[in-house]
Amino acid sequence: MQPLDAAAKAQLLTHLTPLIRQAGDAILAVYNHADAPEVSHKHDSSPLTEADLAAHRILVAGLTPLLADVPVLSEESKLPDYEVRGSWHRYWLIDPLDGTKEFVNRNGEFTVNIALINEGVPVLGLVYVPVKNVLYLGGRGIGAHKDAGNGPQAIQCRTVKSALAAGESIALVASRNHGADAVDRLMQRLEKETGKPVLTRNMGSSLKLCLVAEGLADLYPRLAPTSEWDTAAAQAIVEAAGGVVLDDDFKVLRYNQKDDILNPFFYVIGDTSYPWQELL
Ligand SMILES: Nc1ncnc2c1ncn2[C@@H]1O[C@H](COP(=O)(O)O)[C@@H](OP(=O)(O)O)[C@H]1O
Ligand SMILES: [Mg+2]
Repeated sequence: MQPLDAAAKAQLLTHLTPLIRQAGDAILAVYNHADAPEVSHKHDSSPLTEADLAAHRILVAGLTPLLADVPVLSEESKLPDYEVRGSWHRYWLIDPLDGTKEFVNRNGEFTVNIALINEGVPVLGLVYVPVKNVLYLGGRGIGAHKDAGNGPQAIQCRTVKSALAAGESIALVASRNHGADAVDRLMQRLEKETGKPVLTRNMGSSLKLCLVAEGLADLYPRLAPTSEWDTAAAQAIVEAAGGVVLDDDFKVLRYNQKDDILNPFFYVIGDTSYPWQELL
């Protein structure tokens, strides 16, 4: 297999950046069409639109020739049996439209996610927000960056100490759709333990992890189900920005380790020196 050093990742990014924007444009074409898109529902009752499928086709066509013998696993493709994919050392893991509910609700908080997984670890990730033309990217050895239209700027997680010193509250990110009660309870516990107000920010899709990566939030507790394609790209960005994504046993979240595609509940942590584990 080809090495995945910083130079190889930089070379991949020259292809991935235009590709993810192209998928985003295809989504926007549906989003901005005068007629509302037709919404069907998958077996897990999550919504599916023609935008998901258009982005899926563009990404699969663009990624397949990029690295020889590296398969593409998409939310919108048939999930291969674990007997097959369990032997993959390296693969692309994509969510062509993460936050379909946000897309249907027209709040703009949906993303296109591309991750490269190597031996179960997300080593490169891109998260693109089509409505805002914002691209987050990151990976081991290349750092984490946000391009809001003026070129990539380095981003990093903040420390709790620096937030409090700046007079800001600890900020917790919550899904608009899932796990609200558990997050409320955790927030109350944090306020009691720290004696300080805790702020909650709502956000759709993998943008929740990106908020931690860019130092606008400190903790994203995901106490509700997700699939591996929902988190892989943004996890690579969070880790490159100095944070971690831990499962409910406080072990680093890994990919392709078991025959179902669901993640355990997890915590996205920006400041790894803060004693979160005593509070969670
Ligand atoms: N019961 C369930 N099982 C697996 N994943 C679920 C789920 N309920 C929600 N999700 C995932 O959570 C994502 C949305 O999270 P949130 O509501 O926090 O933005 C969805 O992404 P998609 O929109 O890509 O399907 C979906 O994959
Ligand atoms: Mg998703």
